Amino acid sequence: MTKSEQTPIAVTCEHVSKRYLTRSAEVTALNDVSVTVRPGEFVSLLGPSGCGKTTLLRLITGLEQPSDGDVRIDEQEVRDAHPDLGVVFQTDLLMPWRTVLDNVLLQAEVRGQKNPASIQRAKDLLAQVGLQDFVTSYPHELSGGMKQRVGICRALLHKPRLLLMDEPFAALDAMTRDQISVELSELASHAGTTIVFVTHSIPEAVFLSDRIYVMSARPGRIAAEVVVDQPQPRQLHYRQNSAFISKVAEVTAIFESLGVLRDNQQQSVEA
Ligand SMILES: Nc1ncnc2c1ncn2[C@@H]1O[C@H](COP(=O)(O)OP(=O)(O)OP(=O)(O)O)[C@@H](O)[C@H]1O
Repeated sequence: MTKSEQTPIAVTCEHVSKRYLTRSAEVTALNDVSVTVRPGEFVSLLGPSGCGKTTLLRLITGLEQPSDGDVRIDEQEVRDAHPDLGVVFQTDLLMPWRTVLDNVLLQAEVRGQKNPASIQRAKDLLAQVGLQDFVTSYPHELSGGMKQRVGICRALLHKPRLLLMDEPFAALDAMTRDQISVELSELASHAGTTIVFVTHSIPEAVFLSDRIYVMSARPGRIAAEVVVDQPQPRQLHYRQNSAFISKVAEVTAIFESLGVLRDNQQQSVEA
Protein backbone atom coordinates (compact mmCIF):
# COMPACT_ATOMS: atom_id res chain seq x y z
CA MET A 1 0.00 0.00 0.00
CA THR A 2 1.25 3.51 -0.73
CA LYS A 3 0.24 6.82 0.80
CA SER A 4 -1.96 7.63 -2.20
CA GLU A 5 -4.25 4.60 -1.69
CA GLN A 6 -6.20 6.19 1.13
CA THR A 7 -6.98 9.57 2.58
CA PRO A 8 -5.83 9.81 6.15
CA ILE A 9 -8.04 11.48 8.70
CA ALA A 10 -7.60 14.79 10.52
CA VAL A 11 -8.45 15.14 14.22
CA THR A 12 -9.34 18.38 15.97
CA CYS A 13 -9.96 18.87 19.68
CA GLU A 14 -11.02 22.43 20.51
CA HIS A 15 -11.17 23.79 24.06
CA VAL A 16 -11.89 20.31 25.40
CA SER A 17 -12.42 19.74 29.10
CA LYS A 18 -13.37 16.50 30.80
CA ARG A 19 -14.64 16.20 34.34
CA TYR A 20 -15.43 12.90 36.06
CA LEU A 21 -17.84 12.70 38.97
CA THR A 22 -16.59 10.26 41.56
CA ARG A 23 -18.40 9.34 44.80
CA SER A 24 -16.39 11.88 46.80
CA ALA A 25 -15.42 14.63 44.35
CA GLU A 26 -15.33 15.99 40.84
CA VAL A 27 -12.05 15.20 39.03
CA THR A 28 -10.95 17.49 36.22
CA ALA A 29 -8.98 15.19 33.92
CA LEU A 30 -8.57 17.69 31.06
CA ASN A 31 -8.81 21.46 31.16
CA ASP A 32 -9.25 23.50 27.95
CA VAL A 33 -7.19 21.26 25.69
CA SER A 34 -6.84 22.11 22.00
CA VAL A 35 -5.05 19.66 19.72
CA THR A 36 -4.87 19.34 15.93
CA VAL A 37 -3.62 16.27 14.09
CA ARG A 38 -3.16 16.71 10.36
CA PRO A 39 -3.88 13.93 7.86
CA GLY A 40 -1.03 11.41 7.84
CA GLU A 41 0.74 12.97 10.81
CA PHE A 42 2.27 10.99 13.70
CA VAL A 43 1.43 12.96 16.85
CA SER A 44 2.32 11.95 20.41
CA LEU A 45 0.56 12.98 23.60
CA LEU A 46 3.39 13.00 26.11
CA GLY A 47 3.04 13.62 29.82
CA PRO A 48 3.31 12.30 33.35
CA SER A 49 0.99 9.68 34.81
CA GLY A 50 -2.53 10.97 35.37
CA CYS A 51 -2.30 14.04 33.09
CA GLY A 52 -5.23 12.87 30.98
CA LYS A 53 -3.54 11.29 27.94
CA THR A 54 -5.80 8.23 27.91
CA THR A 55 -8.84 10.40 28.57
CA LEU A 56 -8.06 12.50 25.48
CA LEU A 57 -7.59 9.34 23.41
CA ARG A 58 -10.91 7.96 24.65
CA LEU A 59 -12.65 11.19 23.64
CA ILE A 60 -11.19 10.79 20.13
CA THR A 61 -12.44 7.19 19.96
CA GLY A 62 -15.95 8.43 20.77
CA LEU A 63 -16.16 6.05 23.75
CA GLU A 64 -16.57 9.11 25.96
CA GLN A 65 -17.93 12.61 25.42
CA PRO A 66 -16.20 15.85 26.50
CA SER A 67 -17.73 17.93 29.31
CA ASP A 68 -16.92 21.06 27.26
CA GLY A 69 -15.51 21.70 23.81
CA ASP A 70 -15.55 19.78 20.53
CA VAL A 71 -13.80 16.66 19.25
CA ARG A 72 -13.98 16.32 15.47
CA ILE A 73 -12.71 13.75 12.99
CA ASP A 74 -12.54 15.20 9.49
CA GLU A 75 -14.71 18.11 10.66
CA GLN A 76 -17.46 15.75 11.88
CA GLU A 77 -18.23 15.90 15.58
CA VAL A 78 -17.35 12.55 17.19
CA ARG A 79 -20.39 10.87 18.72
CA ASP A 80 -19.58 7.14 18.50
CA ALA A 81 -16.69 4.92 17.49
CA HIS A 82 -15.54 5.86 13.98
CA PRO A 83 -15.52 2.97 11.45
CA ASP A 84 -12.10 3.98 10.09
CA LEU A 85 -10.41 3.66 13.46
CA GLY A 86 -7.73 1.21 14.61
CA VAL A 87 -6.78 0.97 18.27
CA VAL A 88 -3.76 -0.59 20.01
CA PHE A 89 -3.64 -0.74 23.80
CA GLN A 90 -0.86 -1.30 26.34
CA THR A 91 -1.75 -4.97 26.61
CA ASP A 92 -2.22 -6.95 23.45
CA LEU A 93 -5.75 -8.31 24.12
CA LEU A 94 -5.22 -11.24 21.74
CA MET A 95 -7.70 -14.09 21.83
CA PRO A 96 -5.80 -17.07 23.28
CA TRP A 97 -7.82 -19.68 21.35
CA ARG A 98 -7.13 -18.11 17.94
CA THR A 99 -3.92 -18.49 15.96
CA VAL A 100 -1.77 -15.45 15.17
CA LEU A 101 -3.26 -15.25 11.67
CA ASP A 102 -6.83 -15.55 12.96
CA ASN A 103 -6.18 -12.87 15.56
CA VAL A 104 -4.98 -10.50 12.84
CA LEU A 105 -8.04 -11.41 10.73
CA LEU A 106 -10.50 -10.59 13.52
CA GLN A 107 -11.63 -7.23 12.05
CA ALA A 108 -12.00 -8.79 8.59
CA GLU A 109 -14.28 -11.46 10.07
CA VAL A 110 -16.33 -8.94 12.05
CA ARG A 111 -16.75 -6.85 8.89
CA GLY A 112 -17.56 -9.93 6.74
CA GLN A 113 -14.40 -9.36 4.72
CA LYS A 114 -12.38 -12.51 5.38
CA ASN A 115 -11.28 -13.50 1.88
CA PRO A 116 -8.06 -14.43 0.04
CA ALA A 117 -7.06 -10.76 -0.25
CA SER A 118 -7.46 -10.02 3.48
CA ILE A 119 -5.66 -13.27 4.37
CA GLN A 120 -2.77 -12.29 2.10
CA ARG A 121 -2.67 -8.78 3.60
CA ALA A 122 -2.58 -10.28 7.11
CA LYS A 123 0.34 -12.50 6.11
CA ASP A 124 2.15 -9.56 4.47
CA LEU A 125 1.76 -7.42 7.61
CA LEU A 126 3.03 -10.27 9.80
CA ALA A 127 6.02 -10.74 7.47
CA GLN A 128 6.82 -7.02 7.72
CA VAL A 129 7.28 -7.41 11.48
CA GLY A 130 9.22 -10.70 11.17
CA LEU A 131 6.39 -13.04 12.21
CA GLN A 132 6.04 -14.97 8.94
CA ASP A 133 6.99 -18.23 10.70
CA PHE A 134 4.41 -17.77 13.47
CA VAL A 135 1.12 -17.45 11.55
CA THR A 136 -0.18 -20.76 12.93
CA SER A 137 1.16 -20.22 16.48
CA TYR A 138 -1.06 -19.38 19.43
CA PRO A 139 -0.56 -16.29 21.63
CA HIS A 140 0.85 -18.30 24.58
CA GLU A 141 3.70 -19.42 22.29
CA LEU A 142 4.80 -15.81 21.67
CA SER A 143 6.91 -13.31 23.62
CA GLY A 144 5.37 -10.02 24.82
CA GLY A 145 6.96 -8.13 21.92
CA MET A 146 5.67 -10.64 19.38
CA LYS A 147 2.15 -10.39 20.80
CA GLN A 148 2.26 -6.61 20.59
CA ARG A 149 3.39 -6.86 16.95
CA VAL A 150 0.36 -9.07 16.27
CA GLY A 151 -1.83 -6.42 17.92
CA ILE A 152 -0.40 -3.74 15.64
CA CYS A 153 -0.94 -5.92 12.52
CA ARG A 154 -4.53 -6.57 13.63
CA ALA A 155 -5.15 -2.82 14.03
CA LEU A 156 -3.67 -2.08 10.58
CA LEU A 157 -5.44 -4.90 8.68
CA HIS A 158 -8.48 -2.89 7.60
CA LYS A 159 -6.25 0.04 6.56
CA PRO A 160 -7.59 2.40 9.22
CA ARG A 161 -7.35 6.06 8.33
CA LEU A 162 -6.70 6.83 12.00
CA LEU A 163 -4.72 4.68 14.43
CA LEU A 164 -4.92 5.42 18.17
CA MET A 165 -2.20 3.85 20.32
CA ASP A 166 -2.24 3.97 24.12
CA GLU A 167 1.24 3.24 25.52
CA PRO A 168 1.48 0.18 23.25
CA PHE A 169 5.08 -0.60 24.19
CA ALA A 170 4.92 0.14 27.93
CA ALA A 171 5.05 -3.54 28.94
CA LEU A 172 8.02 -4.37 26.71
CA ASP A 173 11.73 -4.50 27.54
CA ALA A 174 13.87 -1.61 26.25
CA MET A 175 15.49 -3.51 23.38
CA THR A 176 12.18 -4.88 22.05
CA ARG A 177 10.70 -1.41 22.41
CA ASP A 178 13.45 0.12 20.25
CA GLN A 179 13.04 -2.54 17.57
CA ILE A 180 9.25 -2.38 17.47
CA SER A 181 9.43 1.43 17.27
CA VAL A 182 11.49 1.13 14.09
CA GLU A 183 8.94 -1.34 12.68
CA LEU A 184 6.00 0.92 13.60
CA SER A 185 7.70 3.91 11.98
CA GLU A 186 8.14 1.89 8.78
CA LEU A 187 4.59 0.48 8.81
CA ALA A 188 3.05 3.88 9.58
CA SER A 189 4.92 5.75 6.90
CA HIS A 190 3.92 3.19 4.25
CA ALA A 191 0.31 3.01 5.39
CA GLY A 192 -0.03 6.81 5.39
CA THR A 193 -2.25 6.49 8.46
CA THR A 194 -2.80 9.35 10.88
CA ILE A 195 -1.50 8.23 14.28
CA VAL A 196 -2.16 9.55 17.77
CA PHE A 197 0.27 7.89 20.18
CA VAL A 198 0.12 8.13 23.97
CA THR A 199 3.38 7.73 25.87
CA HIS A 200 5.26 8.93 28.91
CA SER A 201 8.63 8.21 27.33
CA ILE A 202 10.40 11.29 25.96
CA PRO A 203 12.82 9.34 23.68
CA GLU A 204 9.97 7.22 22.30
CA ALA A 205 7.93 10.34 21.46
CA VAL A 206 10.93 12.04 19.82
CA PHE A 207 11.85 8.90 17.90
CA LEU A 208 8.40 8.31 16.41
CA SER A 209 6.60 11.64 16.13
CA ASP A 210 6.25 14.44 13.64
CA ARG A 211 4.86 16.54 16.46
CA ILE A 212 4.57 16.16 20.24
CA TYR A 213 1.99 17.71 22.53
CA VAL A 214 3.59 18.03 25.96
CA MET A 215 0.95 17.72 28.66
CA SER A 216 1.19 19.00 32.20
CA ALA A 217 0.07 17.19 35.33
CA ARG A 218 -3.53 17.19 36.50
CA PRO A 219 -5.67 18.87 35.47
CA GLY A 220 -4.22 17.94 32.09
CA ARG A 221 -3.57 20.75 29.69
CA ILE A 222 -1.24 21.30 26.75
CA ALA A 223 1.95 22.91 28.05
CA ALA A 224 3.91 22.95 24.78
CA GLU A 225 3.95 21.76 21.20
CA VAL A 226 7.24 20.43 19.83
CA VAL A 227 7.90 19.79 16.13
CA VAL A 228 10.29 16.94 15.27
CA ASP A 229 11.35 17.95 11.80
CA GLN A 230 13.04 14.74 10.61
CA PRO A 231 12.21 12.45 7.70
CA GLN A 232 10.04 9.36 8.26
CA PRO A 233 10.41 6.41 8.60
CA ARG A 234 12.96 6.70 11.37
CA GLN A 235 15.87 4.27 11.60
CA LEU A 236 17.81 3.08 14.67
CA HIS A 237 20.79 5.33 13.93
CA TYR A 238 18.52 8.37 14.39
CA ARG A 239 18.93 7.79 18.15
CA GLN A 240 22.63 8.61 17.84
CA ASN A 241 21.94 11.69 15.75
CA SER A 242 22.61 15.08 17.41
CA ALA A 243 19.17 16.29 16.24
CA PHE A 244 17.55 13.45 18.26
CA ILE A 245 19.68 14.09 21.33
CA SER A 246 19.02 17.83 21.33
CA LYS A 247 15.27 17.29 20.80
CA VAL A 248 15.16 14.92 23.80
CA ALA A 249 16.99 17.60 25.81
CA GLU A 250 14.53 20.27 24.63
CA VAL A 251 11.52 18.22 25.76
CA THR A 252 13.22 17.25 29.04
CA ALA A 253 13.82 20.95 29.75
CA ILE A 254 10.09 21.63 29.26
CA PHE A 255 9.24 18.98 31.89
CA GLU A 256 11.89 20.44 34.21
CA SER A 257 10.35 23.89 33.82
CA LEU A 258 6.95 22.38 34.66
CA GLY A 259 8.41 20.78 37.80
CA VAL A 260 7.54 17.29 36.49
CA LEU A 261 11.21 16.27 36.31
CA ARG A 262 13.64 17.27 39.04
CA ASP A 263 17.05 16.05 40.11
CA ASN A 264 17.17 13.57 43.01
CA GLN A 265 13.52 12.68 42.74
CA GLN A 266 11.97 9.80 40.84
CA GLN A 267 9.17 10.89 38.51
CA SER A 268 6.90 9.08 36.09
CA VAL A 269 8.24 10.68 32.89
CA GLU A 270 11.14 8.61 31.55
CA ALA A 271 13.98 10.87 30.48
N1 LIG B 1 -13.66 6.93 34.66
C1 LIG B 1 -13.04 7.76 35.50
N2 LIG B 1 -13.62 8.17 36.62
C2 LIG B 1 -13.00 9.05 37.46
N3 LIG B 1 -11.78 9.55 37.25
C3 LIG B 1 -11.14 9.17 36.13
C4 LIG B 1 -11.73 8.26 35.19
N4 LIG B 1 -10.84 8.08 34.18
C5 LIG B 1 -9.77 8.84 34.48
N5 LIG B 1 -9.94 9.49 35.64
C6 LIG B 1 -9.01 10.43 36.26
O1 LIG B 1 -8.61 11.37 35.29
C7 LIG B 1 -7.23 11.66 35.39
C8 LIG B 1 -6.55 11.37 34.07
O2 LIG B 1 -6.52 9.96 33.84
P1 LIG B 1 -5.89 9.32 32.53
O3 LIG B 1 -6.02 7.85 32.63
O4 LIG B 1 -6.48 9.98 31.33
O5 LIG B 1 -4.37 9.77 32.66
P2 LIG B 1 -3.07 9.28 31.88
O6 LIG B 1 -2.27 10.49 31.58
O7 LIG B 1 -3.46 8.42 30.73
O8 LIG B 1 -2.35 8.40 33.00
P3 LIG B 1 -1.33 7.14 32.86
O9 LIG B 1 -0.10 7.64 32.13
O10 LIG B 1 -1.02 6.79 34.28
O11 LIG B 1 -2.06 6.06 32.12
C9 LIG B 1 -6.71 10.82 36.56
O12 LIG B 1 -6.66 11.61 37.71
C10 LIG B 1 -7.73 9.74 36.70
O13 LIG B 1 -7.83 9.33 38.05
